[in-house]
Amino acid sequence: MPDATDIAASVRQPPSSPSEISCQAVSVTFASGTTAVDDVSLQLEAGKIHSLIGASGCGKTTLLRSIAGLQACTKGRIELSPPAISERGEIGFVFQQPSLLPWLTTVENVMLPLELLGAYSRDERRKRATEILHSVRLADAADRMPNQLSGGMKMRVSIARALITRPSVLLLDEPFAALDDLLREQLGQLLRSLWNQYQFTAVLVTHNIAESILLSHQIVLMHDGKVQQIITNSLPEPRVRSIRTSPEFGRFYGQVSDQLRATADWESSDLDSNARNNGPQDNDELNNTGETFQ
Ligand SMILES: Nc1ncnc2c1ncn2[C@@H]1O[C@H](COP(=O)(O)OP(=O)(O)OP(=O)(O)O)[C@@H](O)[C@H]1O
Repeated sequence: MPDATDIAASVRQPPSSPSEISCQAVSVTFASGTTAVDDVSLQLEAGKIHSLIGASGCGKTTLLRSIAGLQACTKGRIELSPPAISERGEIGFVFQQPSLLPWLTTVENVMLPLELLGAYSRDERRKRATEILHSVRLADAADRMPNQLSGGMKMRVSIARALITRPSVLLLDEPFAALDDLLREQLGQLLRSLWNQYQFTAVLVTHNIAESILLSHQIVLMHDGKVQQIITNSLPEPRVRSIRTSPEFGRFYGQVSDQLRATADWESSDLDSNARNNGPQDNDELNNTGETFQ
C-alpha cells in the first residue's frame, strides 16, 4: 500500500494511459453462499467503453466492485495494465446515487478526492475542479449547494468528482437509472464527450439495451454470474443520436434483446413482439426510451 506522500506525488504526475482490464477465472461467493460472479474470464480493451448488461441479480455490480478493488475475488484474479490503484485515484467510481456531501458546495464536492489524497494546493484543486465543471457544463453552478441542484446536475457533479483525479479507469454502476429518458440520453452523450476528452477505459453497468449499444464498444451480456456473450459493437463513430434509426443499430438491438430474452425468467410474449422482431427503429416508444431489463 503506497504511503500518503507517494500518493500525493503520484497524483501530480500526468494522467496515466487508459488501462486494459483482464478478469481471469474470477468468482465471488458471499458468506451467505451466493455465488454472484462465477468463473468469469474477460478482456476489456484499454481506452474503450464496455457495458455490462443482464437481468437483475446476474452479478454486474459485484463484478464492477471487484474490478474497483471494493470486493475481493474468492477465486481468480483481476489485472489492470498499466496498473491502476483506487487509493491513488486511478480508478473512478460513479454510483447510481450521486451521494454529494450536503455541507459542501458543488466545486468543493468535486475537489474532495484531491483533498483526501493531499494532492496540490487548495487553489490548484479549485482550478482543476472548475475546469472539470466546465466539461460537465456546470461551471455556473460551482458555488451552489447540492440541495440547489437537480438530479441530473447532481449526477454530473458526481461524474466530475470521479474524473478529478484523471483516472485511467472509470466504473459506472447504473449512473442514469434514476433519471428521465431525455436526461438519460443527454448524460449518455456527455459521458461520450468526457471519454473523448479524458481518454479512460469505462465499464458501464446498465439495464438499458439502447444505452449499451449507443455508448459502448463492447457489450458483455451476463446471466447467473457468468458471461453469456460478448458483442463487439462496430457502429460508426461518433455515436450521434440518429444512429438509433440505422439498420445496424436495429441489428445490434435485436441481437442483445434476443439473447437477454432467451435467458429471462419471464415469457418473451410479455413484451412487445414488434420490438423483438424489428428492433427499435420501428417502434416509437422504444426510440424514445430504450427498453430496459430489470
Ligand atoms: N453483499 C452481499 N452479500 C450477499 N449476497 C449479495 C451481496 N451483494 C450481492 N449479493 C447477491 O449477489 C447476486 C448478484 O448481485 P449483484 O448486485 O451483483 O447483481 P446485479 O446484476 O448488479 O443486480 P441489479 O441489476 O439488480 O443491481 C444477487 O443474488 C445478490 O442478491
